[in-house]
Formats: sequence, structure tokens, C-alpha cells
Amino acid sequence: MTTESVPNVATIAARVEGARKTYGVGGATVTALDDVTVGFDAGAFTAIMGPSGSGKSTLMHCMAGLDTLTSGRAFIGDTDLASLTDTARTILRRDRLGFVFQAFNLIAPLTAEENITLPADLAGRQVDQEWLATVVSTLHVEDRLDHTPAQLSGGQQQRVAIARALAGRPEVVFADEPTGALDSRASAELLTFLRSAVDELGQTVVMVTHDPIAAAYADRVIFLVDGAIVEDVQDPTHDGVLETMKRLGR
Ligand SMILES: Nc1ncnc2c1ncn2[C@@H]1O[C@H](COP(=O)(O)OP(=O)(O)OP(=O)(O)O)[C@@H](O)[C@H]1O
Repeated sequence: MTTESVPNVATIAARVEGARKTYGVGGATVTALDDVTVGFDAGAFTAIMGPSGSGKSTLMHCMAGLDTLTSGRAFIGDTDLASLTDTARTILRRDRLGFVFQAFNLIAPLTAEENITLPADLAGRQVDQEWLATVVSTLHVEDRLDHTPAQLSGGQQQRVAIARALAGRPEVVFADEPTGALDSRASAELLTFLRSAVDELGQTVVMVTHDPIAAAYADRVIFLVDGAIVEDVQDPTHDGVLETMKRLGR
């Protein structure tokens, strides 16, 4: 078989196969993920939605090596997370993934720039200055780099947190309710920047959200109910996402 005959499939940045996650034992067992198989394309922005308790965070945490599956497999690129020791998983998270959480988790006494380069500095890694300059200018924080978090607005702090997540040029950025603590203007700004990280910087973003407006920024939305994927929508619109949420009765 020549390479030309190999179908041109998109690269999958992260995926789970037959993922199950249960908590507790005996009668008190909760099934958080119930046989989920899904892949997330590299260079795409995917949202994960679903009602409270449907398994969104569990799916993200198991894919990002923050938690382990009860059965099934989780991969970052070609790396099977179950094949790694705890230490190797920690290093994979540090070196290959980026995280944006609802709480910005910026370090107060450090400047924006020091916060952005902290993960690389802790790992003893060189920061790619050219990439860093592109990231900070895409996020419009280049004139705020010597400010401390207290001197920045909430939206600016969140952009610095995104710059920190992107600084190591991660294979996947996992964002858990990144707009949860922001007003609508700062949310729109943040989502626009996540969109540019995908469109202009070629990054891969997977975002958990409850917000149909936020989900409409994504290329694709998957909906979870009771730990299973019930809808998988390409090019979502705000109205379409609302309609799906209504149809799912949540
Ligand atoms: N550490 C845990 N121990 C026991 N049960 C848990 C634990 N973590 C999650 N669960 C249960 O697993 C199910 C899925 O939880 P998960 O946090 O993934 O849902 P979610 O969709 O992210 O919810 P939310 O939108 O409220 O954050 C829920 O029933 C939850 O109560």
C-alpha cells in the first residue's frame, strides 16, 4: 500500500475508547462515564456540554490525565495514559497539555510575564520567545506583561491564564468552565481569544461549558447525559445548541 492510498484522516489530539468511570462501591456506585468513545481533532475547538452531573468534568479529567478510568482507554496523541506511572503522567500534563480553569490561579506577587513562563521555568525549560511573542500579541497582553494580577482586570487576568496555558505550545488545551466567573463582555473576549488560538495559532482546545453562547464559538459540541454521549454537533449555532438543550430536557 502506498502512502497516497492512506485516507487523509484528521489527527486526533486526544481520545477515549470504551471509557467507564464509576465512583463508590456496591449499591452506592455512581457511573460517571458509561462506555464513552470519542476523539478530539487536532487544530479544532470542541465544547463538551450536558446537565450538571452528566460526566463532563470526569471525561475531561480522565482525558487530561488528572484522573484515571475504571475501564477503557484514554490517549493523548498516541500515548495511552494507563501505560504511564503517576510521575510520567504529571510530566505529560506539564509538557504536552495546557489548562484553563474558572479560577485563574495566577500567582499574586509575580508579573503577568512571570506567571506565563512559570510552568516552563519550573520545568527548567527554555521558553520559545518567538512563540511567546505571538501568543501574547494574539491575546493582546503584550503591554501588560510587567503588571501583577491585582493590576489587571478580570478579563486581562483570564487572558494571561490562557497565555500561560498556550506558552508551552501544548498538544491540547483543556478549559473547564473558563467563562464561569466572567461577565458577558469578558466572556466574549475570552472566547474570541480561544477561537484565535485555534484559527491563528493552530492550537487544539477542548472546553467544558454550560453556556450555549460559549459553545457556539466551538467547531463542534458533544452533549453528555448520564455519562454517555447523546448528541455530536458540527458547526454549532447558539439557537441550535439551545434547541438541543431543550430537546434533551435540560
Ligand atoms: N470524587 C467523586 N466521588 C463520587 N462521585 C463523584 C466524584 N466526582 C464526580 N462524581 C459523580 O460523578 C457524576 C459526574 O460528575 P461530573 O463532575 O463529571 O459531572 P459534570 O457534568 O462535570 O457536572 P457539573 O456540570 O455539575 O460540573 C456525578 O454524579 C457526580 O456526583
